[in-house]
Amino acid sequence: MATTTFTGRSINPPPPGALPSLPMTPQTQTARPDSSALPSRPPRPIANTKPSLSLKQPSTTCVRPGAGKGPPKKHHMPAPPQQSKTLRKTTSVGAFPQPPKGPSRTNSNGPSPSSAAAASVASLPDGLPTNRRSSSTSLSVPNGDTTMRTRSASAKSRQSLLRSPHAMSTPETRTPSAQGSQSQSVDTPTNDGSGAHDAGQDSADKSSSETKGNVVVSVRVRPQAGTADDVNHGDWELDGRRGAITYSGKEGGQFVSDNVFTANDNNAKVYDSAAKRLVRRVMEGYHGTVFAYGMTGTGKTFSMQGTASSPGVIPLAITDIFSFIRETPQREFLLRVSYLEIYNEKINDLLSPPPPTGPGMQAVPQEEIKLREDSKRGVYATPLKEEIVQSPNQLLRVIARGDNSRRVAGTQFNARSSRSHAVVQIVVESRERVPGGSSLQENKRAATIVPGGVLVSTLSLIDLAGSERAADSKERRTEGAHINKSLLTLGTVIARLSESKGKEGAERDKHLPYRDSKLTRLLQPALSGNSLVSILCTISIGSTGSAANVSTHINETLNTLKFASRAKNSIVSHAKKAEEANAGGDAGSRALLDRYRNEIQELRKQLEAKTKEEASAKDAEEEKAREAEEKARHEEQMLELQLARTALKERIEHLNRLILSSKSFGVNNPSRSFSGMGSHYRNSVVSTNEGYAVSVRSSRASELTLEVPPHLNRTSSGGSALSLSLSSHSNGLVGEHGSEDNDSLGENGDGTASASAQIRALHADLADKNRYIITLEKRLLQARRSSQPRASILMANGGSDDGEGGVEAVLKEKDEEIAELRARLDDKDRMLNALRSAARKRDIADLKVDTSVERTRAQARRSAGSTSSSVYTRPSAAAMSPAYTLSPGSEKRMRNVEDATRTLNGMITERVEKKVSPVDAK
Ligand SMILES: Nc1ncnc2c1ncn2[C@@H]1O[C@H](COP(=O)(O)OP(=O)(O)OP(=O)(O)O)[C@@H](O)[C@H]1O
Repeated sequence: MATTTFTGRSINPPPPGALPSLPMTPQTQTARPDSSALPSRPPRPIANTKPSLSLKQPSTTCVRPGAGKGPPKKHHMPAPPQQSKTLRKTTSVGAFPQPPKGPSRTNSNGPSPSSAAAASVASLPDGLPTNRRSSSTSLSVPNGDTTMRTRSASAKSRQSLLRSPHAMSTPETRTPSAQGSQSQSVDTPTNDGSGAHDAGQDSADKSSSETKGNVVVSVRVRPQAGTADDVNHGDWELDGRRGAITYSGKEGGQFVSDNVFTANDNNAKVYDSAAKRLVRRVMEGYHGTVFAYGMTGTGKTFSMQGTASSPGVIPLAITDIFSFIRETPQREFLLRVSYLEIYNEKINDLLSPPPPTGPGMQAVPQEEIKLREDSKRGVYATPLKEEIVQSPNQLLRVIARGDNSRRVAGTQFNARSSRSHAVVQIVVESRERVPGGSSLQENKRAATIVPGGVLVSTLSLIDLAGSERAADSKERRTEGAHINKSLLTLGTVIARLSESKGKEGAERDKHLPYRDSKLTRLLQPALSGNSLVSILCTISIGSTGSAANVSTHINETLNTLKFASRAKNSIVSHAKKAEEANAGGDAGSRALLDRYRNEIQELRKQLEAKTKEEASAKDAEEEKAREAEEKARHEEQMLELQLARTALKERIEHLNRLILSSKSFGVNNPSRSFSGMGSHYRNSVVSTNEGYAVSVRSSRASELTLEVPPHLNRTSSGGSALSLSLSSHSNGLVGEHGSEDNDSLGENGDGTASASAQIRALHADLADKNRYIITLEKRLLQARRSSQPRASILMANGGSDDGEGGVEAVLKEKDEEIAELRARLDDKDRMLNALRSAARKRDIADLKVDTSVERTRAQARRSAGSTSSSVYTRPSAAAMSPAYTLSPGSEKRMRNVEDATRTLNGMITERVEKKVSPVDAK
């Protein structure tokens, strides 16, 4: 059999519509329970309007049901044109669940029987289901006076198929419900094993069931206050089991739909039977639209929103959406929601209402929300706020927020009548976590997700405003006019859909007045076949008041039932999985899932780069810290060196003083030798027993002056004094064979230096030595400084960067420095030797002085009266030798000098080695 497909809008999302607010209890009903989870409406004033109930029908003729009532009468609803043989063959029967027959069906809450299945109850209005006459799937149409409907053999076989136990599943179990029994009738089989199609179903079945179950029409009867028995209300008879409503009054007939919910059926039952399957299909990638249609006060909002104790279609769908996500770990989902209303033919964003204006406050003009259409998105409202939601509660809160902004007002029939059509749109994006991945473990391990393959489907949940004929207030009348106009257009579209069955896509849409109202424009994708559709028609079959009111009420109810029948017979759905065509991972993809994935990857890259930057900054910091530590250590060592240098210097000074004092033979008479010296020198000079004072100048070309002790001068005849001057050479040392009588007469011209000259000489000598020491220390420090950084660099580089050449260069340099330092030490040694030699020479000179004094004394004795005393006794050679001539005291002094020199040498050598050794070690 052929099916009519609509190719023009295959990927379009379903249309938006107007959404519900919580229904208010009518004046005679108990108050609607408030719900924390559900939105609450602000109180509305009850308008003093007179009821006007008739729902204008767009059609002008209809076939009056004739079951048991004789031949159907021609009514004013238009009879759809005769269908071509290929048109809508698969629509009606597939869409209407087949009623199970026989005793096995025990649960009245089970799936509603199909009007097509039950030939005996097929009392459809004339002119509505003409298409059903064709082939096995069509509903039979009342035919003339006697034949109400016909059924082909294939319809019988399908009926028997639908009588399976699966089809009998009850909605109360909240498992596959009445719709679940039709699961195989969804047009497009799923290819991912997500449950759309039973494997093993033969291709013939697939073909015949392509569009079955995509359109479900249900009728819900609102309970009447104070009426216990809702089954029999005067001329009305309800058969929930068969899904039949029979009116036996004027213009009566039997109306059969997929589901009939009586007053005993609660919202859960309604959801299970009318919407649950559709919601699950939306999660699998199909567009879905659920809308409630009916006269004012009949329970549209109650059915869509429900109450806290009896949640309606919207909260139950939300719960199901998240259950599905939980049950589908192999896919990842992203949900976003928008909420709009059409009020007086103007679209308002309920999630972004205009800021309140008050006295003195300037109204902020809001950008007008317009309807646009493109090939990818179909018809959509823009600009419209969309919120991403991650939990059922969050989604409910968002919707409750929108409900608070929705227009409601009191009417005679409903204290909280919805004055606008409200449309909740939940966009579901989903994608396989790991394409081809089979196990959950695998999925968990796989961190990367390839772009693309995103399914983007939309669930539209629409609470239409109720029709009303007249109102007292102008505002209500204006609202009513707009509401009625849009509902009239909807009815017209539904009626004409059947007329354009032979046409497809744009050609068909051309003949349909979708653009006559915003509501039909928004519903266009759903009505034209791109969406699964569930229509819940609400009626109230009890009425009170005047006869006119009762009559109007009945007319409205009949019109609603006719609308249900036409909708069921006219809408053909060829909904396909809506894969985002542009979901190739590019930034322009409409699928947020892709865009977010890209963003996540981009951010991950940035994060990695930042982490690297941080690591290198940390390394640099550590390097700095190491350097600072090194510097601190170096400073510490410098301080140590300084201290050591000071100690060394003091020691050297002390030893210098020691040397000077030990060689001063004339210090026995301190008053003579140091009379002119400062206290420092007086104190520091060590006096020997002999009390000689010696002034030594060891600088270049310095002069070493040995001053004859005063007591010698005193003893010498004629007060003559002996002054011995030793000249040193370029090395500043006193040569062993230096001239003894050169320039040695002294400043006083008597062979003795003046005290100030001695002091100057001492100062100069001391300064020379200090300079030498300082130079020596500087060299040591320089050697250390230059060696440390290089050594540390070598160490930091693990000695590998510069290779052995660098180390060798450093070692060579150090060797040179050591050699230089050793040379200097040798200089020092030589200097000390020279000093020692000078000291020896002084001793010799002292000895000579002693000898001449003796001679002088002997001459004096001879001249004093001895006989021919001209005999000169030459002192023996032994007596002239230094060993001989040095007194024991002199020897001791010499040893002291040598000891001091050794100590000094040892200290210097030790310091030098200490300073050199760390460098060597490095
Ligand atoms: N099946 C039901 N069971 C109990 N109460 C119901 C039922 N249907 C409707 N009601 C009550 O009837 C009143 C009107 O219902 P509701 O507001 O849902 O009507 P409506 O069709 O949305 O009206 P309108 O088109 O004016 O907005 C509410 O107080 C609601 O609680």
